[in-house]
Amino acid sequence: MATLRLDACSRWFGNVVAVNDVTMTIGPGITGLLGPNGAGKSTLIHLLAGFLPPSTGTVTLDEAPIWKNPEVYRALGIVPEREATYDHLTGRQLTVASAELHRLPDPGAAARRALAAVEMTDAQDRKVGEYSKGMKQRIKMASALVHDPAVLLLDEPFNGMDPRQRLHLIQLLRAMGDEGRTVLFSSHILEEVEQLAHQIEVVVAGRYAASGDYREIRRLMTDRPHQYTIVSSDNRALASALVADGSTAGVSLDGDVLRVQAAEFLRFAALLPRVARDAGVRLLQVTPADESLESVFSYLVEN
Ligand SMILES: Nc1ncnc2c1ncn2[C@@H]1O[C@H](COP(=O)(O)OP(=O)(O)OP(=O)(O)O)[C@@H](O)[C@H]1O
Repeated sequence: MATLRLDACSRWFGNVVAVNDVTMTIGPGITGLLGPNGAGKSTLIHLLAGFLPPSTGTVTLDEAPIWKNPEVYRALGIVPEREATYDHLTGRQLTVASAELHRLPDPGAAARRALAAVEMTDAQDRKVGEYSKGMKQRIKMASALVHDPAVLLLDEPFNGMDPRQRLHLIQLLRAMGDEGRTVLFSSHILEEVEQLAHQIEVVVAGRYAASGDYREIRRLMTDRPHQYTIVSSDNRALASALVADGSTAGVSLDGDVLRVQAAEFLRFAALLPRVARDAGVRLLQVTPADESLESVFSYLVEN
């Protein structure tokens, strides 16, 4: 089992503190590293990849320090954020070169396996410079997977991808997670993390902010009113009934929808159908407006 761990880890560049006293554990399966731009995600990935030493604290894989530890590097596959630069090589040449760097006994066979895993066999003889963004991402992944690492680290892998490419990458990463690899990917796009990762680690301004299942994190925030968007047969009547009932912290009409702030999540869920029935209003749609990472995120950033 491959478990990554940062322990009281900080990293600064001059007087910029990119990572500030972060402790986190990342085990097998898919984990999303979420944070706004400049939060320190790339620096965290570089620390875990062994590209950088921590200024203080420790970074380990299964308790072995990662920095300057070639034994550990063998277990790591890294998909960096920047685009592949060896545009004049073919996808296969690039993947074979990666296998050779790892001193694998049969670089050709290892490259074939990795190219098949990312479904790039058909395009392997084209030049990397001619690939689409999605293909470049996959060829970087083939290079990262060539030595069959237990850990895969990906820095903003979905950047610049169209929805089809994104879906393909999601499927690939799911397969990697199902195989029992420890997959960590960074993103500032909430949907991606929400779709792919059961486990999230949130960083804000270099600091650890939260971790866990995003819905659990949302539930922990019971002190914050939950918002709903409601469509009903008569929004105006429903708004008056809700205000009269006193079960909400705020009600507003917004075009065709009614926005409601419920003071208490469970109580409101139980009360709404009754209030609507008593007012003779039919509920057509009730959507929690903020049961998403977006709200977790803005909550964490605002506080
Ligand atoms: N090599 C470096 N030298 C100086 N400052 C750096 C260096 N690398 C990162 N930083 C700074 O550290 C902070 C965190 O940067 P980092 O790239 O880790 O964040 P990020 O969350 O990956 O952001 P983004 O999503 O924009 O890439 C930023 O203020 C950045 O300017």
